[in-house]
Amino acid sequence: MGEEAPECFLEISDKLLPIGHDLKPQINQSFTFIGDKIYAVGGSEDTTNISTSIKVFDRLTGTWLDPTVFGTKLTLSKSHEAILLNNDRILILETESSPDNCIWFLEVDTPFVKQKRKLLGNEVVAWSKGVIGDVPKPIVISGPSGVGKGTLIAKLMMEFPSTFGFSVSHTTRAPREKEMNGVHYHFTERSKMEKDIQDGKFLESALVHGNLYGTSIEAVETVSDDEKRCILDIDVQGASQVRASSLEAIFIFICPPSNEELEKRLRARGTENEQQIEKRLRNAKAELLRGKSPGLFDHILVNEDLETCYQNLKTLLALDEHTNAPSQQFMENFKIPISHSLSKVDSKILIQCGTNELDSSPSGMFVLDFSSLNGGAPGRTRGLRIYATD
Ligand SMILES: Nc1nc2c(ncn2[C@@H]2O[C@H](COP(=O)(O)OP(=O)(O)O)[C@@H](O)[C@H]2O)c(=O)[nH]1
Ligand SMILES: Nc1ncnc2c1ncn2[C@@H]1O[C@H](COP(=O)(O)OP(=O)(O)O)[C@@H](O)[C@H]1O
Repeated sequence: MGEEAPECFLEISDKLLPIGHDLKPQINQSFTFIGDKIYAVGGSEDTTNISTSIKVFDRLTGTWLDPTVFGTKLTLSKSHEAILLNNDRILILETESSPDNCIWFLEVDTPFVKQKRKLLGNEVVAWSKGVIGDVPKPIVISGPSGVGKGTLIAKLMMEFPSTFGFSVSHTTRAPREKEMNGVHYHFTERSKMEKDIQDGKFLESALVHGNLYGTSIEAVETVSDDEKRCILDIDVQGASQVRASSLEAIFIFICPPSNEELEKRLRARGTENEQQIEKRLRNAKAELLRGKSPGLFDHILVNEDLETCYQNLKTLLALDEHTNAPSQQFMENFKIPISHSLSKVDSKILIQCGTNELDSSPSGMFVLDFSSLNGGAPGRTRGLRIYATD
């Protein structure tokens, strides 16, 4: 619920900023004006205790709102700058911060935020960490139980250990004999997982064969942060949720050569009891229909002969293998010093860094180009480019 309206307004660069007895001017607090709303980020009465709080002032009702905040929250450093981008997100640049922690986005009206706002009926904002460069698109692999998804993924990971990384899902099902917690799955309690889903920590989740399964945002992002290509082994319901999310992925559906062969493989694997096998075979029918229906999957592979299917999978993945990683050396040295000025030109931010005799921060002009952003809350915002100009 909103708080009492501020008593008076302070004029800053032709904008009216609300202040009152409940809002003293704070250190390291930024205000961004978007339509009838003002987004106040951070703030502290002294420099030792900077908060990451976000408050939204509604100029129509004259009240302060406490929004629900999604995404990985940043830790604000001593000072930051807020720049409005496209009226749907605020770029937060942290000065004196490490290169992998200096660019953040506060989404205020992106499709993700709109969807959550509608769902909760409350003011919503979402953090997303900005990442320089791209990683190759994640790969979503789906198919009925026993078709060979795990076998194909294991082969890929074995042959290319530094290229691919597995998104370790959470599940409420019991571990199988050789499964390890944190490697094959994060085995978890249902109530804990339901709470985490409610708190926006999952990219997708679904009830499959009577158990809850889900991909946490961190599961995908830690693989991408390692600059590996992420592989998700998820069911068709999860695949369709990922399709609707901000994660751009390649969707591959694996089919069995026949229902009889699927049953044979499932029984031969010997990991389920009769009742579970029957349930999985019943569900396979609907999964195959959904998998083959147009629009959801980009590619369908039939896993008849394992080696042939594996070769076909590799051929598919080689088609769009590209990364646009920044120069490691450049990023190691990059930091926005306290002494700097910013200007926005189209889809670029020009950062003029002054010299600082106390440290080795860079000086000169840098360009932060956000013309081809991808991803976003609840995960990372990728596709940023940064370069120095002469
Ligand atoms: N939606 C969703 N499905 C998952 C996830 N992890 C695994 N699954 C799917 O859950 C189903 C059952 O997986 P599992 O119990 O390991 O059995 P298996 O398919 O026979 O290997 C499979 O279709 C998996 O693709 C997840 O994070 N999200
Ligand atoms: N092309 C294939 N031909 C014969 N058996 C296969 C083939 N692919 C996988 N298998 C076997 O089928 C069983 C199920 O494979 P698995 O990878 O566990 O399936 P999923 O992960 O899709 O449930 C395993 O015992 C595996 O060794």
